[in-house]
Amino acid sequence: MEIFTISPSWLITTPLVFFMFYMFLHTLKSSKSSIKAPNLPPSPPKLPIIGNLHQLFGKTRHQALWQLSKKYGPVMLLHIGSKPFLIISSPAMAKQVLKTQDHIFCSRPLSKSAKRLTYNYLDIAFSPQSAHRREKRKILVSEFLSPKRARSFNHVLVMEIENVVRVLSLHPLNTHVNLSKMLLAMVKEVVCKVGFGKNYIEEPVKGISWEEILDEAVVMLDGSYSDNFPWLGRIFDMITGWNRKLEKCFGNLDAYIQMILDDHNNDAIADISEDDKDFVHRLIELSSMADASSNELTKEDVKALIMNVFTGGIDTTVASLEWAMSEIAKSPRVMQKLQNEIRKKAGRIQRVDQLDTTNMTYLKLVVKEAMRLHAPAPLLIPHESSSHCQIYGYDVFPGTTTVINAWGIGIDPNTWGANAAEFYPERFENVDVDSVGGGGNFEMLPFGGGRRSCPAINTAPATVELVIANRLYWFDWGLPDGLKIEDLDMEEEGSLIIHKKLPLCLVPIKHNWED
Ligand code: HEM
Repeated sequence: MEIFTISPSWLITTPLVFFMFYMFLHTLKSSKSSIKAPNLPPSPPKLPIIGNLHQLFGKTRHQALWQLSKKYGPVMLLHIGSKPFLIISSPAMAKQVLKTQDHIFCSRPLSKSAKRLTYNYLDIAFSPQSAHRREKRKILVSEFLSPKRARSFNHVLVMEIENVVRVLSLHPLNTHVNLSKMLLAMVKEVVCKVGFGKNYIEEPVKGISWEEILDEAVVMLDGSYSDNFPWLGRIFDMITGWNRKLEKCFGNLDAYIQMILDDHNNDAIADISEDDKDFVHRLIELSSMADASSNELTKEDVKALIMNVFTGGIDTTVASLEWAMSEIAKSPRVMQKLQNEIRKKAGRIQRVDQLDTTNMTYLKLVVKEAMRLHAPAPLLIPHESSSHCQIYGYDVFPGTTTVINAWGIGIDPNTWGANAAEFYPERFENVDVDSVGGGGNFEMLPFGGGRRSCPAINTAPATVELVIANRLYWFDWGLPDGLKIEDLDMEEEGSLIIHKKLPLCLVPIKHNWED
């Protein structure tokens, strides 16, 4: 048998097979090139396993991200472990995320701590977007941030300011006070009294103070290793005791909130007049209105809403006040001009409740300017994309954690000019200040923007203004002995909310009207 003879049929079929194989490869290649590779945003080089994590060490996160954005642009893609993070660092790009495509970016990323501390995503701030969440946001606005509640808020605030003015008036001459501590105590007192009827701060639960519980909860809400590193992170969380810490933190927070609820459940709510009902009374009332609809408020919903008032309302307001007073103390020119306005417009008054800040325009500029330079939540609360979209021509895929660098946007010389880093309230002089940073404007975003913007956006600035006006009406403020203005420390500390690292200590000098 002639094995190696070539038959005529082979002569025909072999080139045919080669031709078909060539055509197959060609089709494969051209169909591959027709599936366009995604156009991803620029990314700094990353390391195996940790991704870009190492580039965030050393500075606060908002500062590190701002530095990176100078090199990689206003839309940047980072990876922390396996998780993609879209970093937004310009007003135009923030507008894309918070307005133009807000419907895509209005969710929040899931995290182990948010799940636990919000009673399985039942709160407003840290839970993904849902119809039920939106209903609860409406309840917070109508029951805690309404004009009616604002009046009672104002009433309690004025009483607390009066207390502080009395304490400061008796303060030994030429000695400083820890203003940061005083502001924190005052804001807590007011929020507790308005929200929960009395100050629960002094009542430790399981031997732990409310302050410790809250501080721990805010740190925990920042996330855990396993949020970004599914396998290694889980082991790390176990070894470092993070899981146990979270359970303990939740147990303490829940016990605290339960104590508030128990107190209120003992009240005969039906017998309390509408004006005397606090926020928790109203939540209990709403939850008892048995409703077959899905918008029914469960006991867990009520607890999660109380948790939001604690975590959302106190630290942010204190940080705003602390930074504003620090900037004023650092600028004698601004302090003098502001005091002139407040004292001239208020005239001689005897009581704190007589101080009306409505027409104090420079005061508004000062508060705005302080919030521009010191957005209390410098990276807002992370958003998350729910579907594929494009930002600035770059592809963004669903499930991308989206971080808006509100701090960087607020200090950017491209927007604010060469003196962007300077505390200069006059920059807002010919601007409609109410619209700046008001959610529709993206050049400063202390309250975020879009559907997930802060619901206290219209009420919180008035609180800050009233407290500052009173501090400056009744007192002149000096620096502690030996401290020069340039030595006043402005270092930042914190995670979600940024405070002054060192407390603000100033010397109160009661204003003498006879001068
Ligand atoms: C000066 C004071 C305040 C500042 C600077 C501030 C700032 C912010 C910021 C930056 C956000 C995130 C926005 C975003 O992710 O786009 C936020 C959300 C929120 N804030 Fe405030 N806040 C303040 C006061 C308050 C107060 C008094 C409350 C009342 C309880 C409050 C409740 C909330 C809630 C519930 C959210 C979540 C909104 C949502 O996800 O739909 N905040 N706030």
